[in-house]
Amino acid sequence: MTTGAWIAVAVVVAVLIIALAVGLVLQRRRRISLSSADTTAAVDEGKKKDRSGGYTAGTGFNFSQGGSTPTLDPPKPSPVPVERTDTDDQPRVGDDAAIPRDAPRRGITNVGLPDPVAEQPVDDTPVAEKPVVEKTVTTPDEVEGDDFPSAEDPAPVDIAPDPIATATPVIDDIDPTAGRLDRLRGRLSRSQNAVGRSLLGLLGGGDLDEDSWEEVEDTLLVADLGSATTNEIMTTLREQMAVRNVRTEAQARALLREVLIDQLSPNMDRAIRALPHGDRPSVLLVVGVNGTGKTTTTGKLARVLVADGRRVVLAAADTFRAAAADQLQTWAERVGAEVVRGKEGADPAAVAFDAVTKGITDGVDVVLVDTAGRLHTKTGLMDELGKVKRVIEKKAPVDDVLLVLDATIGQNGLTQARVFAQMVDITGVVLTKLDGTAKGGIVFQVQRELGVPVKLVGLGEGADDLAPFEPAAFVDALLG
Ligand SMILES: Nc1nc2c(ncn2[C@@H]2O[C@H](COP(=O)(O)OP(=O)(O)OP(=O)(O)O)[C@@H](O)[C@H]2O)c(=O)[nH]1
Repeated sequence: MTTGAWIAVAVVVAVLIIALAVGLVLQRRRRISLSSADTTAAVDEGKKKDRSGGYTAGTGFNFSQGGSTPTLDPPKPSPVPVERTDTDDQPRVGDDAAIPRDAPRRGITNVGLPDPVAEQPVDDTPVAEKPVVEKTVTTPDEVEGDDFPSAEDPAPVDIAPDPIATATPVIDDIDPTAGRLDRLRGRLSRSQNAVGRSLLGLLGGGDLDEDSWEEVEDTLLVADLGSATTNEIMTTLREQMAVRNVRTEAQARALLREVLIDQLSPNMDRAIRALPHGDRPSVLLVVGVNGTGKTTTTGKLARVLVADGRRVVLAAADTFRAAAADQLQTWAERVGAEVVRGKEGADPAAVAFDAVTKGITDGVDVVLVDTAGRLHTKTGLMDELGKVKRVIEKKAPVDDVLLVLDATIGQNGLTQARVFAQMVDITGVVLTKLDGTAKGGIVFQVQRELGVPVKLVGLGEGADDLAPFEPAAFVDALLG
């Protein structure tokens, strides 16, 4: 070889070495290495604070008076359309839920009753046959159009004697809300913790390369956070890890916690607008597809309110199934609330109207209206709900419209939420069955899409398995 050829070879080799070195430097820069430098500190912190991963809301239920302007964070824009991943074989609004509602149901048999007092005769009368709470409600014809009684008209309801005053009720002991929240510890963690642990494992597991970031993204998507929320979380995490020079597992954990809490808009007003007004009760409408847990949530909420010293009337405006009204009546009897119900197939708007009328006449604090999730005609449901709300408002404004969503159906809950939000102004969301799914990420999507806060979460079938939603506590439970 000539000298020139040797020089050419030397130059090529030199260039290759330089390129390799630059490549290595760039790769190292993109990779974030985490150390366990402050593990001891994290452990010390863990000793001070319970890290069992349980959902422990720091406060009890927060009630407010309706009518005030809620201080909501502005809904976050949704730059990327929310992706539907389960469009097949899922129930839609008006359809049956996953478990057909007419299938034999367990109801609320898990709610223990106190032993009957020996000297009192046990009342074996089936709930539906008890005369004391059966109401004669306004006929459906009266509700239609302008014939519906206005606020000035005499109340159309045949007010039965107050069952609480005339009968010896068998009322469950209602535990204080603080104790209840303690008992819910760990419920959420059983289903959700895997997601949080997996995220922390990825973020705190040493070198964070592109593959790790992809896994973080996949984990968020699988947990049903949706593509828009996931994208934002990913961008913020990557940026902030670099900006804050995150180098330890504890720092990564703290950043992840902060980003997740921020995505849950912690400043939204989550108070249940159940405080009475001077001359009338507060009115809450509970809506949602059948099987999501509306009746159960109404009963659980009634328990909390009664425990808070409130007088409560429940309106069984789910007249599609007689069993639904029976279920609500059972709840009412156990918690010490009153119930207004109509005959099967009665006009739900009439039942709701009569309940609010009774609530005003009797001077109660709260009227909770449980609505149907299904009607005889599928297309009629939304119209019917709108009508229920309009008719109630001939007597009193509706303070809170709580949309009950079943967390286990994931993305489809979002579709339901959109449809309901178009028909009635949803002011809060109750996410039920969070004890049975790892897909709690739907919390993020619902708030983002509707701009409406998740106010309550259902964490079991028991009477006390309802908790106020608190972003920080939720994220702590998620991260374990
Ligand atoms: N695991 C669990 N089950 C729940 C929760 N909330 C409700 N359920 C159960 O879900 C089922 C349906 O609840 P319901 O309250 O009857 O639902 P609904 O929306 O009123 O149904 P319809 O009356 O048909 O419209 C019942 O078996 C409840 O016990 C929850 O938070 N966790």
